[in-house]
Amino acid sequence: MDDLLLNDSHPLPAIGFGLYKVDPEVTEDVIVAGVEAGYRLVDGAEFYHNEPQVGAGLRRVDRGQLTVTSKFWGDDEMSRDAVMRSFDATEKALGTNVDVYMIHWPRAKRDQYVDAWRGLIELRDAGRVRTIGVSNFTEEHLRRIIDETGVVPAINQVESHPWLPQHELRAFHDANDIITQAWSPLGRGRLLADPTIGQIADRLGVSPAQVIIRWHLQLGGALIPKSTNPERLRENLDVYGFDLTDADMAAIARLETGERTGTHPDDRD
Ligand SMILES: NC(=O)C1=CN([C@@H]2O[C@H](COP(=O)(O)OP(=O)(O)OC[C@H]3O[C@@H](n4cnc5c(N)ncnc54)[C@H](OP(=O)(O)O)[C@@H]3O)[C@@H](O)[C@H]2O)C=CC1
Ligand SMILES: O=C(O)C(=O)[C@@H](O)[C@H](O)C(=O)CO
Repeated sequence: MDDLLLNDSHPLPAIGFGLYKVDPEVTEDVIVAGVEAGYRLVDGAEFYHNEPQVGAGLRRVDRGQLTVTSKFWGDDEMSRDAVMRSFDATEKALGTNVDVYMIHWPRAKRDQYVDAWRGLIELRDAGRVRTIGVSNFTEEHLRRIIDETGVVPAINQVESHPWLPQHELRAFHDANDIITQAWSPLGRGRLLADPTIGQIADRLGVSPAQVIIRWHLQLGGALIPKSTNPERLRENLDVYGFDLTDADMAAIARLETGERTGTHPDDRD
């Protein structure tokens, strides 16, 4: 699997696996299955309510080769102190360090995300976390944290899939050395039934999920598809033996509708 280079000079595995809605009962085994399949990045969050079980899984694998992500939820408060409290709780729940920490949502109506970002910078400067990023930030939010702190996030994790390719935001990321990491990269599974994707998959002898994952890679971004099924976890990594043609990329580009499968950043406060 390829790595992307972050603006803090650390590598980021292009494909990780997501843990939203992974039942705590199965989380430990999913972590082990994911690592056995070859993943080197685990995308977690305080909000997923499975961090103790993620930690239990991490204790059964070679933790050293993995990038572990978590995210600050901030629904009570988005202050620097709230960041510290959440980070402490996440580290305790995981029983290991966090490699990548992100602000989960800007919650812009509260006008506190710059304070929260200062908290993440403090964690990084204290050596408690290697890489800091954000999630669900628009260009406006990104410009503001960069202007007010001088620190450019290494990653912006945003919803992206063929219905919502996020070309403008990706261009802003590229211009500012920010990695785009796609959440719900398969459109929460809904894009797998799309006929255009199906035709490309049939021609290439791969699965619809593999076509979509390959599309993300050929756009130059990172992604974190979720599966709790060991076979599908393996399938989602087995995407380096074929290429989409320019015509395939153009056909997938025509699927853009702007449809979201999750919340718009402006609608979560
Ligand atoms: N920062 C944020 O605000 C957000 C972050 N995320 C992150 O992104 C991750 C992925 O997003 P998510 O919403 O889970 O959606 P995905 O787009 O990754 O789709 C997941 C769905 O696709 C199915 N699936 C996965 N691989 C295959 C396959 N090869 N063949 C058939 N079906 C497949 C899964 O089922 P099954 O498990 O049965 O295989 C599941 O139903 C989350 O887990 C989370 O880590 C998600 C939302 C918001
Ligand atoms: O999965 C996550 O990381 C979330 O932030 C969820 O809130 C997700 O975005 C969602 O839309 C839940 O309805």
